[in-house]
Amino acid sequence: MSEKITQNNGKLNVPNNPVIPFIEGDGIGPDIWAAAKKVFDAAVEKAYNGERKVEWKEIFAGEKSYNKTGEWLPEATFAAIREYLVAIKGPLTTPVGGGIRSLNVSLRQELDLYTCLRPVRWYNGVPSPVKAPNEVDMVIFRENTEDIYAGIEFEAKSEENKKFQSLLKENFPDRYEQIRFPETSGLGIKPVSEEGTERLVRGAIDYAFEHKRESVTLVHKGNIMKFTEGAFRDWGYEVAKDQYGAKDLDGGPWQTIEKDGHKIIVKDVIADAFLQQILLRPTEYDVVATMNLNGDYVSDALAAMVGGIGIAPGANINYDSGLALFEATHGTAPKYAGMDKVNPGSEILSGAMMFEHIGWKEAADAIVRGLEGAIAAKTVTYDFERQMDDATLVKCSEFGDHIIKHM
Ligand SMILES: NC(=O)C1=CN([C@@H]2O[C@H](COP(=O)(O)OP(=O)(O)OC[C@H]3O[C@@H](n4cnc5c(N)ncnc54)[C@H](OP(=O)(O)O)[C@@H]3O)[C@@H](O)[C@H]2O)C=CC1
Ligand SMILES: O=C(O)CCC(=O)C(=O)O
Ligand SMILES: [Mg+2]
Repeated sequence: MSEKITQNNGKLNVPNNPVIPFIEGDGIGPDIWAAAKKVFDAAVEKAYNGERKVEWKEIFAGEKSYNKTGEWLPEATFAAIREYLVAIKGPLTTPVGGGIRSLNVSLRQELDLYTCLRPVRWYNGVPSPVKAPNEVDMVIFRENTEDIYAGIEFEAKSEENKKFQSLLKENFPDRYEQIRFPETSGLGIKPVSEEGTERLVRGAIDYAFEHKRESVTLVHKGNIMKFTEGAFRDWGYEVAKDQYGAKDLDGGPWQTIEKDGHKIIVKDVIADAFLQQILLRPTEYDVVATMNLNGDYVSDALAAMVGGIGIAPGANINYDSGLALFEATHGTAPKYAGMDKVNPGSEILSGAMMFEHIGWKEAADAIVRGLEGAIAAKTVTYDFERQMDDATLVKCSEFGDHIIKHM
């Protein structure tokens, strides 16, 4: 009999037949979801011989939802994720410029999934543009609810923009003077809070201790945006000091924290320097905590170093409520929609993260083993095949089948 996953005192209770809601997604979503679901079921069967089984429950968002219900993101979808606690999704389309706001961002904000967790590591044999992709092993904690993603924007020349500018002019004339072309400027607001920073950085430090990682790096552009990105850095260090008893390292600002014999360094770096250092000296970075927009850029850049966004997994998590929504890092790649072509690896590894999250480690291991086997056999999708010698090009669905074969 299928049951719900629940949480008591911060601990997940996972039945043997949990109901897990899924959103298929737009564009390449149906292709990668079909391949991924088959892999997930095979991994669970392989790991537990029929003792455990997921009951997948489809919930709707994006184009499929709109065509069915006239709504892009129905309330029932939020309600199901709240009810079942753990869910997984494919990518959803967001048009550039006017039109609907990002459904992905709405899900994260509405459910307060404040951490976007994106681990980045290299799998043996995956083609990479860098010399030593094996040196890349980072875990990104991207703040997921604040920053310019709050969506507080004023379109250039609109009545709202004029009203907002007159408020500025009246109350903050010096700031207003800094707008070079006020008549034609669009404006945006970037909220970054102490609470938002604190809960994200706490998650990153806890993760670093739990997984015996060496450092947590706060990535920011605080030299320019002093009261948002700079404050993120300062609040981050404060969390380490006030809540974990961090001590200054060589007079600060870097710090060390020791717990149960394990030591981590808490440090910071300015975002542009970080982006060049990950190419030159990736071993200097381990767990990374950063704001929403930086995290978006950083996660695609790091993914490229280890084989591309075709195998970059992720999760949106609220560590307090226990809500977790797993999803690939990439988008809907519309030009490949319905072609059974793209790499389902990101969605599949997001599923492995999900199994790990619910304590089904054997199923997660089976997925990773299968993926490594398929790559070692060089039976890969177009994104890898075009960069590998003597590889066999396979379709999205076939890659899933090869993963199952190698479990
Ligand atoms: N979380 C989400 O749901 C996200 C949604 N989006 C949305 O997706 C839409 C498209 O965005 P876009 O900027 O084109 O970014 P995409 O990530 O969808 O695609 C960009 C490129 O990345 C490569 N790529 C993406 N997915 C895969 C895959 N599974 N396997 C192999 N290669 C892949 C392809 O490269 P190549 O051309 O070299 O083959 C593709 O052209 C937008 O509406 C955007 O808002 C974007 C990001 C996240
Ligand atoms: O919601 C979107 O359209 C983009 C989201 C995105 O780029 C991401 O989550 O990395
Ligand atoms: Mg992105």
